[in-house]
Amino acid sequence: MQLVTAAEMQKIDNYTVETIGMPQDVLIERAAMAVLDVIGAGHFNLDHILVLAGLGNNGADGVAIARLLYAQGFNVSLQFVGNVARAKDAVHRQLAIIEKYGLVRAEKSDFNQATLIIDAIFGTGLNNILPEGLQKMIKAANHIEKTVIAVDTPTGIDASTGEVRGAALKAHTTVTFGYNKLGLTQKVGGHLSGQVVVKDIGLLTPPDMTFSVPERP
Ligand SMILES: NC(=O)C1=CN([C@@H]2O[C@H](COP(=O)(O)OP(=O)(O)OC[C@H]3O[C@@H](n4cnc5c(N)ncnc54)[C@H](O)[C@@H]3O)[C@@H](O)[C@H]2O)[C@H](O)CC1
Ligand SMILES: [K+]
Repeated sequence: MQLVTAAEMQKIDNYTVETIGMPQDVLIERAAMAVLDVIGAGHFNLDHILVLAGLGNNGADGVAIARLLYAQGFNVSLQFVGNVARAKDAVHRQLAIIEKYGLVRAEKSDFNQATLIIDAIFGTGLNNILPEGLQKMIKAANHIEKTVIAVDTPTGIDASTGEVRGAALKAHTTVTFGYNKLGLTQKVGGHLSGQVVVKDIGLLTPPDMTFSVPERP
């Protein structure tokens, strides 16, 4: 299986969007649908699903996941981490859509009430130590041992190295897109990611792409 670093994944993402012309929102929708497939195929308690969303494209995936669940009639809460005013355009586009669906963002959520948490806070864009407030929140969430499905990577795990950036949200399952990430196979990331499921979302790899880690059988 081919493993990729965060930078390699970003190169593939950019190639698919900018050279091939696949709209970013199509990739986000497919990423969200892939996560719903995994939720549906597992034995998760779906009584109250809490989606935690960040301000980048990982968060945009999270908003789309919340919408798809809500449209299917699930009891879903969507909680943002960070100031939504500073979110990327893809998040704002998703927020405009959910408004029309009637899905209202939660201002504050009780983690204890959740039967399943979807972690869409940070993905491959993580590039620094997590803010202190988020580290505290993650440590508290780990403490109550809720079942977590991580979107692309568990928040706080460096997708390239598997190291923890201050704190990391322990996942039962990680649904990762296109290729498995090196950081989900080694160091803390190797066990904190839980079961890793790689899903095709229609990404195309540049023909001249070289990978830093050779493909493993
Ligand atoms: N790879 C793909 O083909 C696809 C990826 N998708 C999803 O998008 C994320 C990656 O999105 P990106 O916007 O690049 O990054 P993040 O959402 O992980 O992070 C957002 C943003 O936050 C800033 N940031 C990074 N680290 C920190 C920090 N420690 N503290 C504060 N702020 C931080 C930085 O500016 C980041 O850009 C990928 O994982 C997938 O889930 C697409 O949806 C589908 C295609
Ligand atoms: K995540």
